[in-house]
Amino acid sequence: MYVKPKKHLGQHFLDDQRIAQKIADLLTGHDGYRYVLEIGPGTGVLTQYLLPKSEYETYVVEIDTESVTYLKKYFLPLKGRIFEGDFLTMDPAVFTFGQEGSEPPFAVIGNFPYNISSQIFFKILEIKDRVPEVVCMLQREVAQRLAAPAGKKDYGLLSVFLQAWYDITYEFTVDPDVFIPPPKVHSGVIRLKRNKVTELGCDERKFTQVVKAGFNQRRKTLRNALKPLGITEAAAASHFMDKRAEQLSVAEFIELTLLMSDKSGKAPATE
Ligand SMILES: C[S@@+](CC[C@H](N)C(=O)[O-])C[C@H]1O[C@@H](n2cnc3c(N)ncnc32)[C@H](O)[C@@H]1O
Repeated sequence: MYVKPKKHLGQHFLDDQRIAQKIADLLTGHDGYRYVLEIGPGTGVLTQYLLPKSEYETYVVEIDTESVTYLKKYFLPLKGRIFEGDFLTMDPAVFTFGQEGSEPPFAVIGNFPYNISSQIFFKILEIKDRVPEVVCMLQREVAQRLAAPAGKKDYGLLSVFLQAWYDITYEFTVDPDVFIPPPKVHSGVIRLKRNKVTELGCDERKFTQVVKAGFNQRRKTLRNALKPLGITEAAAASHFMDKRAEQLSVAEFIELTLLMSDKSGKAPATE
């Protein structure tokens, strides 16, 4: 049986066993989880290295019916462990892993469909307290962006949102010619480990607004980019106003959010 790669599902099948094993081995497997969810297993090149691990039980979520048929035929240990459908629209409450009535933590792994990798991360952020670790391959530029520190030109909106909750490391680059069919771009593998932060220390909705507005007009100073939100006097008097969003670390965005939430309208005392 052969699964025909479908472009609209971002199907580029990895055809290098050594790289597949290297990606699978990046999961530490001992970080407070017993379950691993692979997003987009396709024909199971990563799955084959996950299933034998004793540290965790592997489940998969796959949208492509043809791949699901293939997995059911050739990966018998996956019986009862395949979520068929679109990860993006699935209610995370279905990920009970046989523990009905509970929502256990789980790690995420996958060679993500590149066209929806950002959406996958926004979805993971919704359940970040259940996901202590993520290992994934995605377009190299996106992988680099997510791991980029403040001040780098590829540091962006999703870098801030993810780095608020995860420590991110760029692991290695993968050439296009190890895929069938080869994608037009290089790929990058990253690992995310949940940090110890349980609360940002500022209003999270406001934080989201401030970061979004800042990066919406990333070439402008924050004084201009944040105008649509209404800049408080406290924020206006701060040193952040002459900076651009890409220059602010997560901690500085939190500080700025607190200033932008200041209802007193007074500028902070200066020395
Ligand atoms: C880049 S391929 C990787 C396949 C395989 N893991 C490999 O490395 O060869 C992406 C996989 O994600 C699946 N996929 C695409 N969109 C999806 C979605 N919304 N939910 C779940 N799986 C999806 C595709 O069908 C495909 O199998």
